[in-house]
Amino acid sequence: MAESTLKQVLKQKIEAFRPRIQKLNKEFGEVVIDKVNIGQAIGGARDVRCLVTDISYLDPQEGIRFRGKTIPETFEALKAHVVPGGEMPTVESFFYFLLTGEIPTKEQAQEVFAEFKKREALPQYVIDVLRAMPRDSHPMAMFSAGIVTMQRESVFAKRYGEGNLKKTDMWDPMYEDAMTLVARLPVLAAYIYRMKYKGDTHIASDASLDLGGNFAKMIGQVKPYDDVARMYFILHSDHESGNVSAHTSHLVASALSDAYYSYSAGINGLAGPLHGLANQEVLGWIQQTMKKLNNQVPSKEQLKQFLWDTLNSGQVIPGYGHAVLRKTDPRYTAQNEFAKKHLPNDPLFQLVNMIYEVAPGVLTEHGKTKNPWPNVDAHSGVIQWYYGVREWDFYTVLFGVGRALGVLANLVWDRGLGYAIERPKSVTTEMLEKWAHEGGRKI
Ligand SMILES: CC(=O)SCCNC(=O)CCNC(=O)[C@H](O)C(C)(C)COP(=O)(O)OP(=O)(O)OC[C@H]1O[C@@H](n2cnc3c(N)ncnc32)[C@H](O)[C@@H]1OP(=O)(O)O
Ligand SMILES: O=C([O-])CC(=O)C(=O)O
Repeated sequence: MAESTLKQVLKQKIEAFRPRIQKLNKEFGEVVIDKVNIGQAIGGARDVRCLVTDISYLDPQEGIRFRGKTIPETFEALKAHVVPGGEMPTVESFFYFLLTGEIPTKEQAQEVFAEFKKREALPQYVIDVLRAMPRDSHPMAMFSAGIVTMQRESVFAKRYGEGNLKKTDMWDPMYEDAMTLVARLPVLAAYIYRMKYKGDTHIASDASLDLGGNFAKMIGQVKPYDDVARMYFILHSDHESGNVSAHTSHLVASALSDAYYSYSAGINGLAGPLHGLANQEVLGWIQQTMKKLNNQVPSKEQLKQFLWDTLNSGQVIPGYGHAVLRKTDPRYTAQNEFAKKHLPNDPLFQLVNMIYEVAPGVLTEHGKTKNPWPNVDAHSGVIQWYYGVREWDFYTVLFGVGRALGVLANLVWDRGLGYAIERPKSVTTEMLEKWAHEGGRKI
């Protein structure tokens, strides 16, 4: 197979970057960059600096930067890749940017488009597996199963099994698997959507459409939903390495499991209500709130009461709080700006804005959460609902199509830079008690 420009660029970049990691590891491996306390060992390793990625970085105040660019800067930099008549750049151009850190030319983005088209067909055996699952299976279970079912096609697993794959060459078959997975995920997601919710009628992939536009068409949507899909996939792509879906995928891949095993595992983590599933939970919570008022938008006072009722029953307010962020998530803001333009009078959108006015105060008064501001999940469902994608248990699958871009770009680089198998050390409670008593572990 002739090598694509993306692959050549990536090869040069990985080879040029590798010595930096080798030097750091060899010459500065003992340099201390963090310390770990008992609270962190018990509390989910919060803030422990022990993962490395150059694809995105999350600042607690500012939010995410992709390859050093904020969300508005990313959209601005990819302006030349906006689809005619739309507002959002193609996912193809963004994926090139995530993988290489460079803004692609029109030709380079076109090449990614062509690569995806070559690889996107969903094998019949995947469809057979999906159809054999109980139809009321959660779409995330179907999505995860669909991904792991394709493992038999892994180029990485095949090349590794041949017994002569050098460590420095491992990124190459990982790249092949990543490209195939990214290309197929929208088709897999659309198949699940139409099978579960649209009477099992399906819409064929359109060879002329980019990934976002094609996904919109395959689920039965029209413009401007194609831009919603592009925006959604780009915004959800990456959130540095420590979040559950990215970290799980990285961890599994660190055992040299291939991209299919690794991303299927990541999807299982994304399906948790404290992570990606929160966007489904937000819509559920909003609908429940409206139902109590015979579908009327609540007043601020009523909303405040509903928020307290939720907290007092021991539940979290979905879409609010974050493990790292300490301000409003810029992914929330980006979606809010889109909604202001396209659905300013939508009652649910107005309710989301009202929650934004009320919830931070309630959460602050409640006094537990370190961050009373909204995250990405507080907004995404409302836009989907407005455009008619109302099956909210599907929303996390959309997240999963987007998250693949960041996770798989990371896995290619993980292999390129030869990151080790991940294996932190555990201790016993008795040890913690001893060290607590002694004022720390003697090192
Ligand atoms: C794409 C994403 O994954 S974004 C996150 C999506 N998840 C949600 O929106 C679910 C709601 N939010 C949460 O549950 C949390 O804020 C998380 C899981 C996102 C982060 O968790 P943490 O880093 O542990 O948050 P934090 O340190 O602020 O938690 C301290 C306390 O505040 C509580 N808290 C945090 N956020 C909320 C919230 N939205 N509603 C109520 N209580 C909250 C925690 O449950 C915890 O309580 P505890 O001491 O009784 O266990
Ligand atoms: O960063 C996190 O922990 C959760 C999150 O917002 C994401 O993964 O997008």
